[in-house]
Amino acid sequence: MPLGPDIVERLNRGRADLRMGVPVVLVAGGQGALALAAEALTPERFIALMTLGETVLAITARRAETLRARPYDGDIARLIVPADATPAWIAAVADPADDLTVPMKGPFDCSRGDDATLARAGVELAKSARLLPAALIVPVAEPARFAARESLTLIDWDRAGPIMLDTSPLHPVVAARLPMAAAEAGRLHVFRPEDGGEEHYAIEIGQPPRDRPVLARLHSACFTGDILGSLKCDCGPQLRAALTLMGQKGAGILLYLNQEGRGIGLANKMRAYSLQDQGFDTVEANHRLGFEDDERDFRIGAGILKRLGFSSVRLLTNNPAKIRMMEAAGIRVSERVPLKVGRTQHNDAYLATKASRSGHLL
Ligand SMILES: Nc1nc2c(ncn2[C@@H]2O[C@H](COP(=O)(O)OP(=O)(O)OP(=O)(O)O)[C@@H](O)[C@H]2O)c(=O)[nH]1
Ligand SMILES: [Zn+2]
Repeated sequence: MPLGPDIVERLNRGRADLRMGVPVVLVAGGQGALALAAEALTPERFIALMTLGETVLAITARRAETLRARPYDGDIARLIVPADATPAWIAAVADPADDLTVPMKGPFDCSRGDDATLARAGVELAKSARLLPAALIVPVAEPARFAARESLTLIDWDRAGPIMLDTSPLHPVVAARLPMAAAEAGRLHVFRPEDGGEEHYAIEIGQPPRDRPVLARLHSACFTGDILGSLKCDCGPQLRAALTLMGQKGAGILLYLNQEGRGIGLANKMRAYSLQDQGFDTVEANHRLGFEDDERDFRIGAGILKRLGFSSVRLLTNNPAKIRMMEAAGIRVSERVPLKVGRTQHNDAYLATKASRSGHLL
């Protein structure tokens, strides 16, 4: 059995490299390119990259919309990096933090024609590493030799691309008794994905029968709300109310999914909060950063429920999209149980936005 990394392991190594500011070499359709996350760029690497050839900064169409750049490639745009560009230029394009103080960025010269697969791959990989969705891309000849010479991770995107579309299989690691204030008969299960990504947790309360719909909550991690008691959202009160209800009923299952910030990670969520302080709502802030409204993958939740033996749920939620996604992933939602707690003067507008723009039921 070979000891070296397989394609899934290479992908995850690539994510770690991007987070450290190390480039990766991507190959697809016989072409090769170096990809570097814009957010983690150092001045030294920038100089080294620019000497290799024509560099583009690949961003999402969402970010391009704010910058008034042309997304010729549909979901992404490839901005040609001018010869006199600096790392500060890259940062200003990738990060919307100073959009309002420096409103006229550009005009941008965008690449069109030829294949955008590797640029798209760079953006996808940066995003999945919970970085800003922006990557510097420069073509390299003989990519395998280049990667070996520079000790860089080489990723065959023809094989990795389809893997990125799937959720990584999750495996149970351990489960143990966990008495909680809300429910003494608690049990915490830890699930670990094969791709080295975030672990997710299931908190089982009582011994819910597997052949009947279980009272369930799919909770997305919210460090600010769950732990710090932030008044900007309703997550903390929802978490506690769900556990309390399950404790009172004597049975239930709460999935704690590590998809902070609707899947964009805490750093990006805080960037979104900063934009919200500049007057943008929660959806606009995500778009200006280059993300979609909601980047979560609810197939993970459905997968854990199935692993635990459940096939139908009474789902505690106000979000109709969660119900649709559960059903699409093969979990029957026999009933929606509303979960309306934690409204404050600070999150009133946030909850109203979720209702008007994301279809949440108030
Ligand atoms: N990107 C972003 N994420 C946010 C913001 N406010 C809260 N979140 C995240 O949103 C998620 C909240 O998820 P849930 O509690 O499942 O809420 P929901 O999808 O509205 O659905 P229900 O609560 O089930 O009705 C958490 O991951 C929070 O970290 C924000 O302004 N921007
Ligand atoms: Zn929250």
